[in-house]
Amino acid sequence: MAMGKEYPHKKDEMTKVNLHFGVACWRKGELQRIKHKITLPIAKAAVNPQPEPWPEIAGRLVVNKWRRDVLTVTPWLAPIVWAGTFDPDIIDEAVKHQNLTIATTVFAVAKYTRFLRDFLETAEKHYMVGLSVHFYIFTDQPNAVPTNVTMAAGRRVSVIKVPKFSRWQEISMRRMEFIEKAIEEDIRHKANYIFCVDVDMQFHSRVGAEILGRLVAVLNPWLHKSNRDNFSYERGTVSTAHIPVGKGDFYYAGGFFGGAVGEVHDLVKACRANLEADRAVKVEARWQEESHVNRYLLTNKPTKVLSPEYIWDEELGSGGAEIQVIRYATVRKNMKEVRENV
Ligand SMILES: CC(=O)N[C@H]1[C@@H](OP(=O)(O)OP(=O)(O)OC[C@H]2O[C@@H](n3ccc(=O)[nH]c3=O)[C@H](O)[C@@H]2O)O[C@H](CO)[C@H](O)[C@@H]1O
Ligand SMILES: [Mn+2]
Repeated sequence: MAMGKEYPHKKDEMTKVNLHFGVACWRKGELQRIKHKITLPIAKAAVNPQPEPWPEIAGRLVVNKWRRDVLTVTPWLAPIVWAGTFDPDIIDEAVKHQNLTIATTVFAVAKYTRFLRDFLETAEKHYMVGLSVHFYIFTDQPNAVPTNVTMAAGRRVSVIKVPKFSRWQEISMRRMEFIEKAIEEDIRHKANYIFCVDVDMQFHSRVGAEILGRLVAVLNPWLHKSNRDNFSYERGTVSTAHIPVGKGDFYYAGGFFGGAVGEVHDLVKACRANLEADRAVKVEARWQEESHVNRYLLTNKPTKVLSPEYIWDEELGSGGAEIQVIRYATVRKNMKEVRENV
């Protein structure tokens, strides 16, 4: 076949492949294998396929590049949200007319009140901008909640007083029961979605309506590349948070979960009950309520998973090439100084 005329590709789009094969035949009274090599012209695109650009919808590009370097869908077909997998403008346009209210709970107990100002100020810049957000601040010191942070229209803060427990682990775990109660008494009448986040964090970039879903969890930035058997699940069989080796999907962070109010109520209620069951037999799961959240999400699969962009830790530096943007990140803190116990 003459190249060029009959072949549909241009010359610079072509490359060559070598095919090696063996033929068995009788030679000198024994069966021998004769090696053959032939060289064939082939389109470069067939050897090294390039990703197709995303389609244009209504005249605009949906996403300018897609992600082939990371997992973008779970085995149960929930999206995993990374930069480049969504178009913020299309998402904002889609939710604009839905009149949504997003409750957001944050605990600032004992010395953690110091994180509130930066949390709120950066949230005003990057978190659910343009949407109604109702922050619920749970604290033992209502007077320490900054009152002069400028909030955009439709956004507000409520303060709920909670007791101070003596151990940081206890403060962290007990969040489940206070969130459960607040949903039952107030939030379920007022909000469509609820997100429950750590306070020792700052927003650095957009965290918007792309995170909305029925049950949403975030990949823990320390373990998102680990093998499931290295996940720091609770392995002791006495705890109700126990996940055996060989089981588990991802290791989710305790510092950011959420979803539709009813779904999150089910989650915090189940975790609160399991924390109480553990307390009754005097066990505490390895990572407190984070272990229980992971156990719950093994049975109740999240409908949307957020990449570690959404709960980064500055101790990990800027991350690998797959971390293209850091949206919400832990503030470096001196544990000895801020925690009640070490
Ligand atoms: C980013 C992330 O996924 N963090 C999780 C991780 O530890 P962290 O090391 O991030 O825990 P942490 O010290 O931030 O405590 C969790 C949260 O509890 C609150 N707090 C804690 C101590 C205190 O004295 N006052 C106070 O208000 C505060 O809202 C804080 O953000 O594991 C914890 C359980 O072991 C929790 O699941 C955290 O959510
Ligand atoms: Mn934290």
